[in-house]
Amino acid sequence: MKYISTRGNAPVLSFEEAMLTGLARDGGLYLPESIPQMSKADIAALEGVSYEEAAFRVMWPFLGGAFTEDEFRGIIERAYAGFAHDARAPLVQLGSGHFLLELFHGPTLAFKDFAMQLIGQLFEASLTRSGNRVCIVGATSGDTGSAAIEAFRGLEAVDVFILFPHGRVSEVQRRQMTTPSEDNVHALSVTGHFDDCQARVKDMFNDFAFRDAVGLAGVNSINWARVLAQVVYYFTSAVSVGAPHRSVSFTVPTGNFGDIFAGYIAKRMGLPIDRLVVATNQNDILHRCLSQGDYTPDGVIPSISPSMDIQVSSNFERALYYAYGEDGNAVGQLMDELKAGGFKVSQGALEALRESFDSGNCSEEETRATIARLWNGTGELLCPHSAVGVKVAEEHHAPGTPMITLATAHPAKFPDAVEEASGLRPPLPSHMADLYDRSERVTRVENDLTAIEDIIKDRTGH
Ligand SMILES: Cc1ncc(COP(=O)(O)O)c(C=O)c1O
Ligand SMILES: N[C@@H](CCOP(=O)(O)O)C(=O)O
Repeated sequence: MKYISTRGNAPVLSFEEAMLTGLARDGGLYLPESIPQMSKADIAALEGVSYEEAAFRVMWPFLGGAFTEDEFRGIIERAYAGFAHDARAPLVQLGSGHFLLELFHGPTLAFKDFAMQLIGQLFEASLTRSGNRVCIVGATSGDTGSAAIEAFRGLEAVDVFILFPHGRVSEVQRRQMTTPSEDNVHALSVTGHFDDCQARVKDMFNDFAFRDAVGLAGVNSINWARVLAQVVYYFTSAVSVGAPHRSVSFTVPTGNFGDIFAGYIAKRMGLPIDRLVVATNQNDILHRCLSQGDYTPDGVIPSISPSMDIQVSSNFERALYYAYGEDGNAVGQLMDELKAGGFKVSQGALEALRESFDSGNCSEEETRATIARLWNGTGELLCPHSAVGVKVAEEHHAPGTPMITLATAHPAKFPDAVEEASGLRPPLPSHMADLYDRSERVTRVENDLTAIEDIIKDRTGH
């Protein structure tokens, strides 16, 4: 199994190389050169197996022999051992044919743990084998950063630097990033918004002298292994509601397009997914693009679902790659246009996207109303991101096809917004009960590439 760049101009890599490389050297994102297929019988056989066994069966064909079967099984076991729910990703029924996939039972209470706990183990196994050291730099709107720090803190061969937008993450998210005491963890609070943080991370990857000197690695969904780990729960949840004998639809609270893109990969592997519904908050560039074909960012507006306050949606590039018939040059041109302000999707590519994706948006008021309605009506307390998903799912739910909405974070990560909407302040689980008493360690930095690179070089001795 080989991995190629969405822009068609970077070295072809193995799974392990792509995982450790992060952004391709032509600025693109790595994808498998072909997508392994699961037959109807393979999918049906997932019924009743453990999450870990399903994870092994779904991901193994993508690894191309990077690890032995026993090594990979051990990696998966360790990755999910710390989850607070035996099912790992339990499914709860919300209404007739509408299900909620709870993805927040990992150690940092967001869906990011599914991938980050796994790649923490993959990195450790790979770096122990090679004796190499890496410097992970990540951008976060709140959840990726806390999950990455949890997965990599204290690891001998790794430094982890996380850039988050100053004042634009919830207090719980910030404290999850600033309170770990391990020396290899560095939280950087950047003036600006998430798109600025992500742009600086990509700038660092495109600064080859810096990249090679510090041994840069990425754990944002730039990293293919992040996306791959998220494919698994599409299979487990779909099988629980009747796949492969019936089609299933998913609604996904969306920002950087990594999670829903994992669903698209599941569909291409053979899972009978009818619709993949992109649910956005008021930062609805993806909804506007899928409805009108125009991708022109017009500024990020802070919302009560801050992890989705994103306008430059990194993984949309991967979807465009397929929509443009796997033409790397066309994708490269679109990304150049985006740097200059925005781009228009061709009619053919828009039709290709619409074969799989629908979209909808949700205002702040609608988000609060959905949290209140679900709490009062079903007893399910949603985080604001999941509420965006539920509201959009209800608008797209076709009778006869089960709809699964992804619940991407625990409500306790956003206590102010949830309390305002529902009247209930969700408590933190016991392993985080003293979060507000722990001391914080954070570096304030301007949105300036040189300033950020200097901090990283200084702290890593380069
Ligand atoms: C809680 C939550 N929901 C939804 C999203 C959006 O996911 P994605 O960026 O994969 O589209 C994020 C951020 O990634 C998140 O942290
Ligand atoms: N919402 C994310 C943004 C980064 O997304 P990623 O999937 O590319 O890491 C966050 O919480 O940081």
